Amino acid sequence: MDSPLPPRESARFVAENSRDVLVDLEGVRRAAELLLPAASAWRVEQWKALHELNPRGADEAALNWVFVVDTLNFSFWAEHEERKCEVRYGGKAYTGYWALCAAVNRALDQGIPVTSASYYATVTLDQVRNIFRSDTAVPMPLIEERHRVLNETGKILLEKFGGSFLNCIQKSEKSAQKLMHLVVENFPSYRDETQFEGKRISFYKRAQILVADTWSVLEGKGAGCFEDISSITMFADYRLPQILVYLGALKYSDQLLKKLLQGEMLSNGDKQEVEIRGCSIWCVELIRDCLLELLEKRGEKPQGEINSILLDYHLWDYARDHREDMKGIPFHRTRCIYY
Ligand SMILES: Nc1nc2c(c(CN[C@H]3C=C[C@H](O)[C@@H]3O)cn2[C@@H]2O[C@H](COP(=O)(O)O)[C@@H](O)[C@H]2O)c(=O)[nH]1
Repeated sequence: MDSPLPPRESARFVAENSRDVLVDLEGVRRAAELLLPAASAWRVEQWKALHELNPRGADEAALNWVFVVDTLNFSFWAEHEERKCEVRYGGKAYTGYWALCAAVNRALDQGIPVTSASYYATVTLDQVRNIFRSDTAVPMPLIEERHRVLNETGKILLEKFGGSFLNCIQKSEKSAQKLMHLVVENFPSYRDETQFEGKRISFYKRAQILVADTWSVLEGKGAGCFEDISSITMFADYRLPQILVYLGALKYSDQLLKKLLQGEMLSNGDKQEVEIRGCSIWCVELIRDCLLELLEKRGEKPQGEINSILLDYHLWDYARDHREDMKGIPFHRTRCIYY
């Protein structure tokens, strides 16, 4: 089968042919202006300090942590907002993506080598249920799929990369694109691809965030000094579209908005789901371009890279911190292993 359009080109194609989702250029400019004051200070070195659950090191253990977390980095949204999976760790209760990280750290503290491929290649479903157990009555979604993906991914990492994600990184020869393709070609659960208007397209959300988190944990140094890191796009999850609509940079048709407000689910690959994801990626690309333009106009030189990764991370954190303000804006409900 011919290879799909890469994520950035896929996003442009979807945005140009989208019917229920629109990138609003006025909203794009407003979002860029909102982010501008913080943007010039963005630096990849900040990533670890951003969150207490992120690995502190930049060694093989930290890379294996990132690999297993991003292998499971999908579908945390709860059927009912008030009844969520929660993991208590270090005296705090975590939900969503952070519940996953807290569960991994809790297991490691209990001596369970959950980040070692030799362990998760043959981990049982019962063990996975225990590792990712919730401290509420609501379990983490898709626990059976998480078990299947762990076994599949662990076996491949052992067979093809000696059980260490660092070997996979070294094979990429400091190219972000090469690492993304190595991951997608070797690990089936990362193949986030679909069909749109007769074209095969890709978003590769988990493969791209894996490259981004690798770059971040290595602070852009050594094996993580990817010369093409700025070619990685934003990660098409279910939170970023929500914040982009909240900021007015993305607009939904009345019909789609009504559907989402009613909590209707969209299947992975549905036309409207693809339009939401593709337009979100394209929207962030335009916000990034606008940010660079505004900085240029002000004659300001940013301290670090202004790329879609750091823009995504900050928008994602902004969404987490403004959960209450965004209550009226629905996120799209798709249950799948890709995001
Ligand atoms: N676009 C984008 N999507 C991201 C992330 C992250 C966490 N990563 C960074 C965060 C801190 C560290 O700096 C990590 O690097 C998780 N997700 C996605 O969100 C969803 C979970 O949402 P909630 O249910 O609210 O926890 C789910 O699809 C998950 O896959 C990101 O950064 N960008």
